Amino acid sequence: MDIGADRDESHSPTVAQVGEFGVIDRSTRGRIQSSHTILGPGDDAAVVAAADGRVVATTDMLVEGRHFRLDWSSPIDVGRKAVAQNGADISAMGARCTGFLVALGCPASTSVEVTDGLSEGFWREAQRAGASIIGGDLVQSEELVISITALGDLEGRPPVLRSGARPGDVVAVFGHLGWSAAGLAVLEAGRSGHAALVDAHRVPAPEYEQGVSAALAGATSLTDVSDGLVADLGHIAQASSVSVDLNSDLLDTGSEIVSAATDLGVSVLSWVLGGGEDHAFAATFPRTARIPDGWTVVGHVSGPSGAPMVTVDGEPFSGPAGWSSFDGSTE
Ligand SMILES: Nc1ncnc2c1ncn2[C@@H]1O[C@H](COP(=O)(O)OP(=O)(O)O)[C@@H](O)[C@H]1O
Ligand SMILES: Cc1ncc(C[n+]2csc(CCOP(=O)(O)OP(=O)(O)O)c2C)c(N)n1
Ligand SMILES: [Mg+2]
Ligand SMILES: [Mg+2]
Ligand SMILES: [Mg+2]
Repeated sequence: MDIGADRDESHSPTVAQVGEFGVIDRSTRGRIQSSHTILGPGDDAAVVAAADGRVVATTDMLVEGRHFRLDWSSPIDVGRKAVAQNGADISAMGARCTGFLVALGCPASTSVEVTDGLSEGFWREAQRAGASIIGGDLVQSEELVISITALGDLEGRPPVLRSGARPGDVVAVFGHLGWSAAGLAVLEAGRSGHAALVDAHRVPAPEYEQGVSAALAGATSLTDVSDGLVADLGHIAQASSVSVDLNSDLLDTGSEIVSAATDLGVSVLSWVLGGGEDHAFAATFPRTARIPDGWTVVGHVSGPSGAPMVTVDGEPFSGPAGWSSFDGSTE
């Protein structure tokens, strides 16, 4: 689909002018469904193969101003992020994505350039995850809101839960940590440069395959990092009734994030430990497991001496643990 056709927004029609079915047609015409889809968009519901007999399902939404800004991210970026955030949750169960449903609310005055860009982003990321957009909904609303439902297949494996971590396990992570928070800080400060971090903020790039790799390697618990490493490991600690201790020397910060931290006068560890939206993966593995390639061991699991908690170098983490939806900022 040529989303460049109506590039000049002033010449693009609005969603109201094209109409509900016009917008839906623009987002579905010419798209090729993945092999998981038995029946794609167009009827009252889609039909997806569930070879496993069980379906993994999750949903997450993005709200303009709260989760993204269109002066900071393109519609394609936002579409990709919306799908990535959901696909990462499917991977974090040890499953493979089989389909995505996209529900969109937008003002009548929204340019179809925006809805076309979003659709392109939805599709690009769904294909990266090995699946496609199988259906959705489109309604008028006061602000741009995107709600995505992702489906997945466990391919015969047990789901990898948050509740399976055991004392003696090691904690390992895959993917950049803190990059998205650093990129957001760069945008908020109105700075230029730090392109890799800003890109990571605009479009998280979960390696969907890693959820399956962790499951096959015997991960005892697994999550994606959406709120922040300490916050998300906190969910594992709670669910598993264990404590998790991170070794800050083992957390790979990387030169990009160190230079942004110096530039903005921020502590690198506050981003690495408390930054959300990376959609990296964190897992626990038995000490004897062969940790999959590309994963880094960053800590270990112990029995809780008091309440389950996450510590850093043996101490309770003093910084913000991560994002929380109703306090306006971080936990
Ligand atoms: N409104 C809701 N009704 C039922 N379950 C919900 C609701 N909101 C969140 N949950 C469930 O709470 C759990 C935690 O949600 P969340 O923190 O959003 O997870 P994630 O960070 O993986 O997206 C998930 O299992 C989710 O399905
Ligand atoms: C404009 C803007 N402000 C702030 C943020 C920061 N931010 C928004 S949501 C979020 C964390 C994750 O969001 P949530 O809705 O909790 O997703 P989930 O954990 O359900 O995947 C962060 C760090 C942002 N992405 N964009
Ligand atoms: Mg969620
Ligand atoms: Mg998650
Ligand atoms: Mg959250």
